[in-house]
Amino acid sequence: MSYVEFERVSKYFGNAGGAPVLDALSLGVEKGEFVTLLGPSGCGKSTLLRCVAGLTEIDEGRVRLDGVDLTNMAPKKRNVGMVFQSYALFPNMTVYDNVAFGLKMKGMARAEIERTVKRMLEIIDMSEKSGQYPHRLSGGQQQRVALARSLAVQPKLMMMDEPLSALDAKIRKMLRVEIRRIQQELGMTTLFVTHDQEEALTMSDRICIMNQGRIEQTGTPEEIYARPKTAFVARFIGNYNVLSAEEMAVIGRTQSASAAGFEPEAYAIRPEAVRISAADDGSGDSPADAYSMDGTVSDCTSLGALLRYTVQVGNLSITTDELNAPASSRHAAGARVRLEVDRNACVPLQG
Ligand SMILES: Nc1ncnc2c1ncn2[C@@H]1O[C@H](COP(=O)(O)OP(=O)(O)OP(=O)(O)O)[C@@H](O)[C@H]1O
Repeated sequence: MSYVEFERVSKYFGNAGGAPVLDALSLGVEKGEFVTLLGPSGCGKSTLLRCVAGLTEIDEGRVRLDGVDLTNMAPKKRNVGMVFQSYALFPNMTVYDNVAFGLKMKGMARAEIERTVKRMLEIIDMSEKSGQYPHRLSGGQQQRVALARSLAVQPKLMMMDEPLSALDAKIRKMLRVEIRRIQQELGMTTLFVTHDQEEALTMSDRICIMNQGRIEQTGTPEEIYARPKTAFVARFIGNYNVLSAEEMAVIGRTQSASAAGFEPEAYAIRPEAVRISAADDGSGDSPADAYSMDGTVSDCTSLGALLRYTVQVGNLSITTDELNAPASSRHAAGARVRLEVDRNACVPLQG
């Protein structure tokens, strides 16, 4: 049994017979693991965390933590910590008192509180701000204090609901690294919610892609990124081109050649796996292990380090990325181009 165990958890809000917000969701999280729930707005990520914390009751199924059934336990007794998007610090308390708050509530001896708070402030690198009030701190600093306050009581499970969303991009990236460092240093089992794929890919041991109250795929960041199983995951996790089996026929793939062990409903092709060249550059035939197709550039956008082309191939619209190049060597809108993609770069999808 896993350290955290979701067993067919369902939640229905409001109208009976309506679609469940959590739909018989099962998931195991191991001790010390950093697991991210990633999915579009409204797919049930926050609801799942709230069910663990006891802020929302579940309708069916069970949640266990370290072998203990939390399902009907009072929220206070669950021994879980939670950090939200809004920092929710006590405005009339100093940083020190904010972090000490939960320890005082637990009745911890004063000397031990001091020791613990000091250590927490060191961990979040805020020792010198101990006497400050929250309004004197930046958003990133406030969020670090919120994290320290939750960690201080040593919860068995740490849950974070979009903790970085309210911060600007630079601070967000710094805090990603910091949260991951602290989590690893303390071996803290963590459930993290985000709808930002980059955040999920850079921070997690494992990512669960959620869709309409279910988990569509779980895997390491590498697995999710390189081997999406469904069209939903392929579209959500990157800018994959998703081509149906019929569309693959247009670019030359025959139906019989499936090596996936199942007959794929569609294929995912990463934009950087598609090579683009001028249609008439005379470079000859494509290699046998690649598909090739001719098309017309409909758009070329600079993404900084990358150029993103949209190319029309018949009715298909294919996206390709290549390293940015001087304007003179770009393929302009309207240009005829040849696209090439290696066969093994076409990831078969189950649905
Ligand atoms: N208390 C509630 N009463 C009724 N419906 C609710 C309640 N809480 C959440 N919902 C609905 O449940 C669905 C899932 O909400 P939830 O907040 O879990 O999604 P989310 O994946 O965290 O989305 P976001 O990324 O936007 O926060 C939404 O359709 C939401 O409107």
